[in-house]
Amino acid sequence: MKNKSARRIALETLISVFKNKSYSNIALNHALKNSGLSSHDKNLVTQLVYGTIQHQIYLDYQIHDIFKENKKAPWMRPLLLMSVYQLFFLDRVPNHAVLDEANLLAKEYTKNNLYKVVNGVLRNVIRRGQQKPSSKNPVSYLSTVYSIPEWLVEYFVTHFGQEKAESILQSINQPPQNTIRINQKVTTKAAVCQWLDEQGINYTESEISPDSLHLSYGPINQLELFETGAITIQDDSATLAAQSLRVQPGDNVLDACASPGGKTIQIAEELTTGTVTALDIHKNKLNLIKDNATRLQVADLIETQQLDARLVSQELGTQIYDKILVDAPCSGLGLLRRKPEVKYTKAFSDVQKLSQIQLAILNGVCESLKPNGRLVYSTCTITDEENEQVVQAFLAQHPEFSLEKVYLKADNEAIRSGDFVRIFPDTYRTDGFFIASLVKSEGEQ
Ligand SMILES: C[S@@+](CC[C@H](N)C(=O)[O-])C[C@H]1O[C@@H](n2cnc3c(N)ncnc32)[C@H](O)[C@@H]1O
Repeated sequence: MKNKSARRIALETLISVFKNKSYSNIALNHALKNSGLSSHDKNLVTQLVYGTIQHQIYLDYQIHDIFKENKKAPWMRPLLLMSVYQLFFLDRVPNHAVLDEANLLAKEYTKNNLYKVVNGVLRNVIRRGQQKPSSKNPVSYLSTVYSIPEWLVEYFVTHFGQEKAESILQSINQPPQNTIRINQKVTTKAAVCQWLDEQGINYTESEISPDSLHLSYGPINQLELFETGAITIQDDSATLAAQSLRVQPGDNVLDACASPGGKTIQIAEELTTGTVTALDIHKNKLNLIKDNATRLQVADLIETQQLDARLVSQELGTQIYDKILVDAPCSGLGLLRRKPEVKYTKAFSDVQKLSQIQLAILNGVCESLKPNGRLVYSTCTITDEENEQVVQAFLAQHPEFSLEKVYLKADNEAIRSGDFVRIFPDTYRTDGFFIASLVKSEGEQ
């Protein structure tokens, strides 16, 4: 069978994200896995998929007056948006090539004349050039220019000020970095750097985590080092949560919201005689932890269990863990570069609902921590409601806990906010992230 072209794979992925509400990163991994594409073409697919979703509101604006969506042809809008993305955001693709490719793809999807609609719309877009939205209403202007829903623009401006908000908006439409974390149990940073040099893969050091590197190469999961478990894919901001637990080799650690296991594995890498118990509310997600732990050679240090973390002390008992990590379910607004579709599906009501669940999870696990134990709370979002406010509400209900300054392997004032770590996605082009570190007093129970 003839292999599909890069643009056909990108289009299929976009259709799946738009129509089936699939996560872009999962849909993309799935599409690329057995595609037979070269790494150059895989990079192109990745760029087309992320770029189109990232700029969706802006791209829709470019065709809103000349295209009416056809429910019977759900491939048309994604194809148009992907083509307009190439016209206005990718310098290296000439207009006629975008037009020819779009015609070919349209003919693969339809036997009738619908391809002419695609052709007509794109010719129109090319002829009139980029349409500037009106700046009369600043919120709606920023929303269209940066493809961010209006409520989120308003939230950013209100909470972080105009300048910071614009800097965040600008940065989250950049492609995400290709970041790896080195598995210290299997290899060393020097050995990984030497291997990358031999392969001609460029890399730079992370500014915030000594265990992380940013690679010039996209499909990291195709690298031999990935297959052997020497490296894993993890944003450098996300590595800081497990680092801040300061795990000792014999610790019993609870990872209360663990799947897919990025931080569980990081914790296990620090253990010799201890164990990490990894919970997730969804049973089917436990396999992801097991698969990742096997690849990274730490499966024997991890126990997985399906459990709602709100029921931990009730179900697992009190005072049993030396350290607990609550890497809570959250709105994911720090991950917009990696999961750009999240910005279109979340509303402020989600932020409020999630903050209640987050507090309930902290309440559910806290009795299971030993006196003097450490409880780290983290999220990959940047809303106060899910971060500082959850921690303050928890502390108000639990005088036996106190805040400590988050431990960082490589200290960096730019990501600290008082005792917390609070990383904005524009500071180092990492994911947005939040960490609080809490200690339980000795006198408790
Ligand atoms: C932010 S993700 C965790 C990411 C993970 N710590 C890692 O580093 O790979 C949050 C996880 O919490 C799980 N979850 C949501 N509600 C939960 C609950 N009440 N109890 C336990 N797990 C929950 C979700 O299924 C999801 O896998």
